[in-house]
Amino acid sequence: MAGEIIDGKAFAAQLREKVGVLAADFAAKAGRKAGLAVVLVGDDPASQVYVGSKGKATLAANMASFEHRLPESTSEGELLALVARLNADSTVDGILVQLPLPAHIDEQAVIAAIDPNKDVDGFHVTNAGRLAVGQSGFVPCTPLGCMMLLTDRLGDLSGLNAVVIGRSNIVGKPMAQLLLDANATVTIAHSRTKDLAEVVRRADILVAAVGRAEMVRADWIKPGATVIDVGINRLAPEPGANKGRLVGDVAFGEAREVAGAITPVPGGVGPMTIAVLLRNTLVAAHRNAGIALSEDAI
Ligand SMILES: NC(=O)C1=CN([C@@H]2O[C@H](COP(=O)(O)OP(=O)(O)OC[C@H]3O[C@@H](n4cnc5c(N)ncnc54)[C@H](OP(=O)(O)O)[C@@H]3O)[C@@H](O)[C@H]2O)C=CC1
Ligand SMILES: Nc1nc(=O)c2c([nH]1)NC[C@@H]1CN(c3ccc(C(=O)N[C@@H](CCC(=O)O)C(=O)O)cc3)C=[N+]21
Repeated sequence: MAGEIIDGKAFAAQLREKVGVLAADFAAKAGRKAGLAVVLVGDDPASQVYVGSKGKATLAANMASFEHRLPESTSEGELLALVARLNADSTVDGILVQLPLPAHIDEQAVIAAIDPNKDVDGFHVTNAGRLAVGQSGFVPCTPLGCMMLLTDRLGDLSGLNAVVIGRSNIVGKPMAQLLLDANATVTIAHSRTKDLAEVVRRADILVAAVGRAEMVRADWIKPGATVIDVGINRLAPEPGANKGRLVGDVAFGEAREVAGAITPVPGGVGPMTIAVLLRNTLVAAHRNAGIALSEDAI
């Protein structure tokens, strides 16, 4: 029996709807809209798409969107000066500097320069540290979005075996922390893990955040497991097509026959990332304006 498809796109639309209502309420109370500044350096096509869809979603959620598109040649100093201006700008509640940055710019230095209270990506070491020690702070959007999908489907994760493939600072590590905080038993796998398929077979919950097209096969998956596919991989274009299909890290078609539930790519985790970015911006705006918002409201 084929597993259920976890419709991240629909879930994200509901979350954006809720955020939009609360953002309109915020604007009425604060006398200004919650503001999200997105900075894009260079002209990477994928980043252009993401920045464009983030801007549209921000406006649709009754927030102000400030886009800064800088040339590839922008120096680290110029970028840091812009971040400083955004930190000081009281109409900007959230700051996102689109990654990756051009090689001549130190990403960690730029992330470190963002005011942690405006770091709606949750990448700043202060927010990573808060997450690690159980304090309230910004959680990276993709892992938080994955967690929303998991708790919506499974409720209490206590005692479940979770495997995260990937240990990046922006997905794998915070994802593992959130699963641990939800009382799952967590294994973090990576490129040095021995017998990866064997490790994955033990998972009641699998989160794949690797960046290798359809690496995870059906026979890696425990029957009935919940599979969250974070991977975004563009295949080579079919003859005559101008761009290839997007697929995840999991061989979706075959895996779905074994899994209890699985997210599709596209239409799964990606839209959640954007919806949670708006949610984090709304939380930042309330904090900056000193207006109460119960965080479990969204
Ligand atoms: N949908 C969304 O919103 C988002 C999607 N993504 C996607 O998620 C994927 C992961 O991105 P990101 O978190 O930045 O990951 P990174 O590219 O930073 O790291 C990849 C991770 O996968 C591990 N890995 C690589 N090859 C293997 C292998 N053969 N077996 C097991 N583990 C392996 C690496 O191990 P090691 O540490 O040993 O090198 C590393 O931990 C990408 O496809 C990215 O596009 C990312 C962000 C948001
Ligand atoms: N500072 C920073 N923060 C990020 O959150 C960040 C980043 N940099 N750099 C790049 C990654 C990637 N990312 C995605 C966002 C949305 C989709 C998304 O909406 N994907 C759609 C498909 C979109 C398409 O058609 O290409 C889907 O999966 O259904 C995907 C990927 C955020 N990232």
